[in-house]
Amino acid sequence: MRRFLIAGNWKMNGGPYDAAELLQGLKEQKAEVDENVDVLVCPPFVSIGMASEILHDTDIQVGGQNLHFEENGAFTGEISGSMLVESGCNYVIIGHSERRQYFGETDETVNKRVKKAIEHKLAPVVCVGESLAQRKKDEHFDLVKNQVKAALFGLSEDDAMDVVIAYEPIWAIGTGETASPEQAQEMHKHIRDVLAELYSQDVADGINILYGGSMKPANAEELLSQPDVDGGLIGGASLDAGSFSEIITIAEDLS
Ligand SMILES: O=C[C@H](O)COP(=O)(O)O
Repeated sequence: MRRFLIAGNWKMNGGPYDAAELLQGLKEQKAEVDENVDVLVCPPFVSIGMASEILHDTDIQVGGQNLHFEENGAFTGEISGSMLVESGCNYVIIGHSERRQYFGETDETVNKRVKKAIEHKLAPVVCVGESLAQRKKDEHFDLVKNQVKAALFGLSEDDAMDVVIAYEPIWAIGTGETASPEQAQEMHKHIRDVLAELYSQDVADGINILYGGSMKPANAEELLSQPDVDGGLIGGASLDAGSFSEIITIAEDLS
């Protein structure tokens, strides 16, 4: 029996009004989800409260798209772990390639945020992945290995069990281009091997490794059928209640 996590990353889309409409649609289609599939939506910060309220009587969980590694203080524009918890989150995305690319996120700050998330019992969804140039230079396996090791640096085996890894080939994000199922499987297996080397095979087997990069209803089945693909981190298709529900149903059928 497989266990999947289907996570929607709304990115900078969906203020409270649009979020309410989208979530009502999702709730109508998928308020109840099979027990072997976890479902998560990560709206922008301003819509998290609304999402928690609308989804409180469903099987759909809520997460943040980032958190700061300090507890509180003079950090204009930042959000803390306790604020996310208070708003109803139990997951948080960390180190998305867009944060690394546009907002100066580094392996070191990713690691600090991961530790802070765990302190707050928020499951960190740690994003890793290579650019097209890095893949063409055949650097992708080493790069992803280093990103995983740096993100989990200093984490105990127990803490590592709460982590989710999302492999996002940057060249497949929002481009409509998708890694082939074979490319996804190859990298997911590599990540699992890195986790086994860092901890143990049991820990590695217990960590969900999600694929992110233009996952949609048309390609979800072949991606989720790969033995080491344990779910999806879905951008564009999570903004449509019908498409996101379809992907959840595909995961339910495969679980
Ligand atoms: O966080 C989600 C990923 O960046 C994938 O986004 P996408 O499904 O729009 O390609």
